[in-house]
Amino acid sequence: MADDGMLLNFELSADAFAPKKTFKGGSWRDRLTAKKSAEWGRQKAKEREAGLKGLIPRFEEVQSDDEELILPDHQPRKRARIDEPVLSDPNRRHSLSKQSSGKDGSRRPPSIPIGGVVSSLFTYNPKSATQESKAELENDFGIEPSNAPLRDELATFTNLGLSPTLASHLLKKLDISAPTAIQRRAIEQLCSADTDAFIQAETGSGKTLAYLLPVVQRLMHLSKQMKDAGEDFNRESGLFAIILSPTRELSKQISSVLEGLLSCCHWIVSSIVIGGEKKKSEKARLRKGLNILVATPGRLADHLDNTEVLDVSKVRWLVLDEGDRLMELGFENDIQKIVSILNLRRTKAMERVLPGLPERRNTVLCSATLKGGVQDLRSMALKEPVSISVDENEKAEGQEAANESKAFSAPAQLKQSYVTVPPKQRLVTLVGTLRQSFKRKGSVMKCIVFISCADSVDFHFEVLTRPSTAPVEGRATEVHKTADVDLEEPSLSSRSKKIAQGTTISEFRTQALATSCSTKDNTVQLFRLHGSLQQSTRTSTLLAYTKCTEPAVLVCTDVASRGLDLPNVDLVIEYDPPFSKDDHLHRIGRTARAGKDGRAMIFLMPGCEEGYIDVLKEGRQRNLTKHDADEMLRKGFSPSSGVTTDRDWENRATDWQLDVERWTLDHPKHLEQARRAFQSHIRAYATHVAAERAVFDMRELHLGHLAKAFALRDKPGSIRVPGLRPSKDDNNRANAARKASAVRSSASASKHDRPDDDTGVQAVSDEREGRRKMQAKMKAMGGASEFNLG
Ligand SMILES: Nc1ncnc2c1ncn2[C@@H]1O[C@H](COP(=O)(O)OP(=O)(O)OP(=O)(O)O)[C@@H](O)[C@H]1O
Repeated sequence: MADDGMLLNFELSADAFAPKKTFKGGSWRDRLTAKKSAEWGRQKAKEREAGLKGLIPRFEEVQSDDEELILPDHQPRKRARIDEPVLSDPNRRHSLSKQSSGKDGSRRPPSIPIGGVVSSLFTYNPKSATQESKAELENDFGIEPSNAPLRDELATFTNLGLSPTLASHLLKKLDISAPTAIQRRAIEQLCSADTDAFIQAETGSGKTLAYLLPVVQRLMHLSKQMKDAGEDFNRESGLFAIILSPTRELSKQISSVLEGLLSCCHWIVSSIVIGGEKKKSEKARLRKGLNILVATPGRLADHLDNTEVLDVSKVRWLVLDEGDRLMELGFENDIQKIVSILNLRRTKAMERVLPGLPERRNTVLCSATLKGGVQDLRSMALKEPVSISVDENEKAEGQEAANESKAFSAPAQLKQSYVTVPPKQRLVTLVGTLRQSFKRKGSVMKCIVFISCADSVDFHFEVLTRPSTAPVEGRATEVHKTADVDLEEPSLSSRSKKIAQGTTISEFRTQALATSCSTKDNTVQLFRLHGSLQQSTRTSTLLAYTKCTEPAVLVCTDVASRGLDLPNVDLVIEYDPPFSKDDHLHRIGRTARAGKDGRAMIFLMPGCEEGYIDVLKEGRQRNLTKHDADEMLRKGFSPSSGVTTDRDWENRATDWQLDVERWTLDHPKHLEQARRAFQSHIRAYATHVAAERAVFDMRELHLGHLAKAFALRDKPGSIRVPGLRPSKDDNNRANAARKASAVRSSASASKHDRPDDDTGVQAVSDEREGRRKMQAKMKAMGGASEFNLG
């Protein structure tokens, strides 16, 4: 066919018209090799010429199985693509080029790292299937707090049988004027009758005082009777009550409430044995004598075996607080042992009638639910118990039916919401949510963010306290200003400066400025807490968080979900979903306590996780609100000036995310921490209770996208961080105890962060099942085996 002279619009490479080299001589094999080698050389030249200039990592360096890879059809090599929105959007180009400028303003290639894939936050995201239903947003006017003190004029402590001294002490020293519904029931019952009791009530309803007040009241009565009879009541009069709780934190909390009460009757002496200090000093305290003992089960069982001076022959009350947790943590055997020793050592002293005290030992069990082995505990430790709970008569008008009142549910006044967030946007949405929450000074003072495992807590702590100006090794200093967030660096010592600059990670640092969500006008402090920290660190961190007068965020595992009474928590964020519905209720129960307001928000991923919305709607929940990631990002990343182009917040969010990814890549320690957090997170995800596995389905996780929420650009299968974190107490005794506690707790379904046992060893207790599933999934991804949930 004749050439018609038209030049078609084909894009041709520079070497398209270069004469093709022919190879002569040698064998046909030699000629073929030479030809292939020349072809390879041409291909390389084409790649260089394609203007990639370092923007795109070489194939050998790319590790992703994402959909965000382009496979050029003319050759088999994979090549990573920078997502269109980053390069094609002029705003993004501008933003990238700004970031690529050194201090002197000279252009240099954007710091897209060798060895990873940069994907856009805003493409390829799954969409939420849940329709926003305004019907969900019910009018919350008129919702009565369900755990508040009673307003009935007749419901006074003195009317319930407490002495005027104790009642006025409650008012003057503890600012408590009226009992809550559960306190009314419990005081009525336990002050007069001598029976075992099972107390069940919602979070924040004052269960601690519900069992402490009758004990203190009756001991005060005894001491008065003794005084009238010319006898002294003092610490040597005998040990009358033992209170067991599952964790050291809780025991300390109970002990401090008790001491507060006893300050009006200083002759009644309490003490605490929870481990974490030398047994010798605990023994010395026991030797001095005491009337009320707060303890953890393992430590008490130990003392009953080894401390002769501990006389339990007069014990009239045994209180088992947080019964469900006691069972979950595998204290069944210890409790069984304690109960049988108390029975054995019951002597004539017990038979002597002491005025005002029960004639036989009364056991009181407190638990939010009857599930998780609490029934077993009830049958083992209680005899014909009376059930004490809040019944229908005490509920405000319009609340649920009687059968629901028995169910464990969230406080009625608690405002719950959920936000659907695609996996890639999780981290940046968390930051957006925190920024939004702390934007207005004073609107939120205390917030708790629940995360599934210790490694992930540590990673998020580092990310959220990362300095806004990060010197980068081997590069000019990169200045990243997050627009409306103008931070003042606090004065730092040289060591903490080093830590703040991201060159080192301190195992001991548990408080820092939350640079990611602080503003010039509202600085936010960040705290971290998990079971792998030293006991002393945990205690001081909780104290510092409680006493912090600035706005504060606590990122923690479920170690802080049960029983802890952290004052004035306004907002609870469940960044990682809870491992069971009960865990969820305990977590959100850290806010809206004793009739106060509170908000709780849970992050759910679009897809099967949205099935959890039905769980959120269960019980008396009425004011459930839906949010989406865009909304939180817009609120959190829009400049405070309000001068913004339509989707400026997308650029700001992307800038923030890219900056964190670079920071992670630039510091090997942070990279390892991020990878470890990712691995542990996935293993934890595999351990949801069986009933909820359809909602939190491992097979539905998009690991590549999820990696971005850990600032990682790796192919998930290549993420392998060997070994568990270094043990805090790496000696033989600790290892032996760890093994023992792992065996003890193997029956439990959800022990992701065993907060304590009496040896202080944080047990890596959970989930053979999770490990098995995770191993299968990671094998499919390329293999990784070691995690840490603690
Ligand atoms: N009658 C009362 N009036 C006002 N505040 C009270 C009253 N009783 C207890 N509180 C306060 O309520 C808060 C919650 O009490 P407590 O920790 O005993 O609740 P709880 O029912 O044990 O909660 P959880 O189930 O979460 O352990 C505490 O700060 C306590 O001081």
